[in-house]
Amino acid sequence: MSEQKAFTLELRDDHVAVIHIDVPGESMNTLKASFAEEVAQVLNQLEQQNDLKGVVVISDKPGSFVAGADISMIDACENAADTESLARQGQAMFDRIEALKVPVVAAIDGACLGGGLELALACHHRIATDSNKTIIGLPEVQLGLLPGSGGTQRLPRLIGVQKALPLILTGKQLRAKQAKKLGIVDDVVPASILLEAAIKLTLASKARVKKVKHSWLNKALEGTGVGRGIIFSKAREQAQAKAKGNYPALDKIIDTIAYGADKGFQAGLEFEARAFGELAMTPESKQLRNIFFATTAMKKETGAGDTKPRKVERVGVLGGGLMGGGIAYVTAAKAGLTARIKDIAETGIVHALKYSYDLMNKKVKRKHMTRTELEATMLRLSGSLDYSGFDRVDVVIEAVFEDLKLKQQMVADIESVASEHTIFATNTSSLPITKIAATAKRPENVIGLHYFSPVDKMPLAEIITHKGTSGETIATTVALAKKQGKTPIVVTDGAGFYVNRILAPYMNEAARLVLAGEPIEAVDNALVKFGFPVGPMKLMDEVGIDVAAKVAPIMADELGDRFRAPDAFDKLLGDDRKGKKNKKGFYSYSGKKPGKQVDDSVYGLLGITPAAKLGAEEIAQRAVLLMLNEAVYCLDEGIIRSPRDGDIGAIFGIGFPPFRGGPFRYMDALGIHEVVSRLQDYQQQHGDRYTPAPLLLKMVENNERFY
Ligand SMILES: C[C@H](O)CC(=O)SCCNC(=O)CCNC(=O)[C@H](O)C(C)(C)COP(=O)(O)OP(=O)(O)OC[C@H]1O[C@@H](n2cnc3c(N)ncnc32)[C@H](O)[C@@H]1OP(=O)(O)O
Repeated sequence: MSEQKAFTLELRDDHVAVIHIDVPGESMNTLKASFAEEVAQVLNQLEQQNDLKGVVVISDKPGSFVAGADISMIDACENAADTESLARQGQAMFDRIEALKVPVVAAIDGACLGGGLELALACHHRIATDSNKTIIGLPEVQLGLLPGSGGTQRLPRLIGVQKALPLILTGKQLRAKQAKKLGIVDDVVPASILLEAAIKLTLASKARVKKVKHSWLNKALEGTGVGRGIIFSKAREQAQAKAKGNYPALDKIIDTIAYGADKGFQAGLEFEARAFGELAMTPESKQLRNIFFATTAMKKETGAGDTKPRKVERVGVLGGGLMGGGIAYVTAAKAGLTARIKDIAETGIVHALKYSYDLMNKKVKRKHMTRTELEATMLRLSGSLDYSGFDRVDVVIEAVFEDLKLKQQMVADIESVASEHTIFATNTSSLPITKIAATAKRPENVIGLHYFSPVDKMPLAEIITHKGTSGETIATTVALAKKQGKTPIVVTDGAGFYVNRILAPYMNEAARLVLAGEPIEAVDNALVKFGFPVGPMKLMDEVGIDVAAKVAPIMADELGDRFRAPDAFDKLLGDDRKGKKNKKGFYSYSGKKPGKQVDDSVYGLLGITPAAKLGAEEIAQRAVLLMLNEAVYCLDEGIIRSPRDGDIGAIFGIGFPPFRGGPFRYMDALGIHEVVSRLQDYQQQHGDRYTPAPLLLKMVENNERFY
């Protein structure tokens, strides 16, 4: 019996050859080095056909063209030479496709990413389906890599350097229509006629690589060394401002495209393969690949072992405020479910409906969504001042004020109007789920579902169980959060749950540094340089100083003195400084650059004269070590289930630098011994809040790691 192949060739009567891609036994097509031989055979056969009129490359897996090179294969390489040779192998294969004497058309339905798009770019033309599953892009940068099989050379030549650079530098994934607008695909068609349309195109076109047609201005820019110099130096500046030198792939991408533009296509490919090999060996890429593996594994988990989730069709949302509006939006737009919003005031319902409408209207304007899709989504949203319709909802998500009595009342109300299976998920960020469930008739249905603001953008959801939450409730809530586009982590009940708990000591320490005289921007810049998206003082303004002031004593009472916040909230709130929401915080929200400049009057208010004494590294370590230590407490106490969940929670919930892999991967990289030694050092200098978590000491004794 012959072994099933990933690449097979069909020679049709109309003299068009179709290369079918179908990697056996896998849900997605990816490119592996082991396919080289069979691709070579297919190409040999094609090169020998005399009467060939055209070639179509298509996937036999609906909804998956090619999702790139196999990331596990890249991960398994032990040195730069091995990864470089993988890139070269891909380049050689694609060069042969491009060199075919007849027109070659890539027929794209589903993910066409990384090596998949590089394959399609080597074809003479591309045609894509209008399916939602069709996504087109070069996401290698998100793995700390660059496109290694011709992407850095072919995309700029097809659409121009200025359009290609941002796509490769961000890894942005495009819908078919956007790809057409940029000139990456020739046409967009329904999936049902994809093959037919591709055959038509191959018969009607030429075997010639398309090149970008420049306006005279772009010709002056991209067509001359001086012009390109301007483009690349601006790109370098922007990359440095954004990445603070933490992502080596960015500079390499710019260097590679620049080199190819100056020295020609072949030289560019050489440079690209070498850069790919080097980048694959960087610790940054290794950590980013770990995140890919972690999130892919998490997509399959139910959160409750073998327990199956119940089917969810209708969701009720209590409260139409900022969070409720966002939750209703992700339910209707992302999950495709109906969401019924209940509020005590009509204005609440109107706010929630308008919230969704405004978000989608922006998408329609940017052509990311059609008006019909907007209207269909709006039809899934409804509102009410009473519980009408709630007898049919499968899950209720509560987003009302942080008031225990009110939330317990909501549980009682839902238990009386909804079915015995209806899940009550509370979006509390500070109240214990155990207390909310304490008065419930069916506590097994009560669970926490903590979203982060803004709900439509933040990727994490914390799912909080109390002792009595049933497996079915957990599995159903996890499945719902995933449908809403979230990456959920299941945590157990406790003050701050996981994310806010590790955030609190970090924020407190930043405030302490400021109170000791470090300038606010020095503290924020140090942590941005470390890799966080915003600094802690800026974050405090975003979250609300009043909110932080309310939560801080609760955390300290529940978790002990290491959570005690420095004494400054009274002065700040006495001056009505709540942060961005009332345009009065650590930063100034008036003037030309609102939110960008520190409001110096805050120093006088706090009675300090700022004077920088510490270096950026010292500042970052002071705050970050407390976050790391707290993450270890959370693991030891069973708040999180694994270091992996702790890493993903911190990266997706707080923006812990992805290239460091998350708190646990970072500690492994530093060495547990080193983490303990730094903590003990600070413990002596700054006090007991730095006492290493007992688990860390045990790990040092046993010479253990988290992974
Ligand atoms: C030389 C080149 O330039 C280098 C490269 O091409 S590097 C690779 C670039 N490509 C990427 O980064 C894309 C990575 N993949 C994805 O983003 C997402 O998987 C996707 C958007 C394609 C699909 O997402 P989704 O529908 O949620 O499916 P998801 O569960 O993630 O993936 C389905 C399966 O495909 C696998 N898969 C997808 N892309 C993969 C890849 N590039 N390598 C290895 N496995 C991959 C997943 O591991 C998973 O396998 P499993 O079912 O055995 O666990």
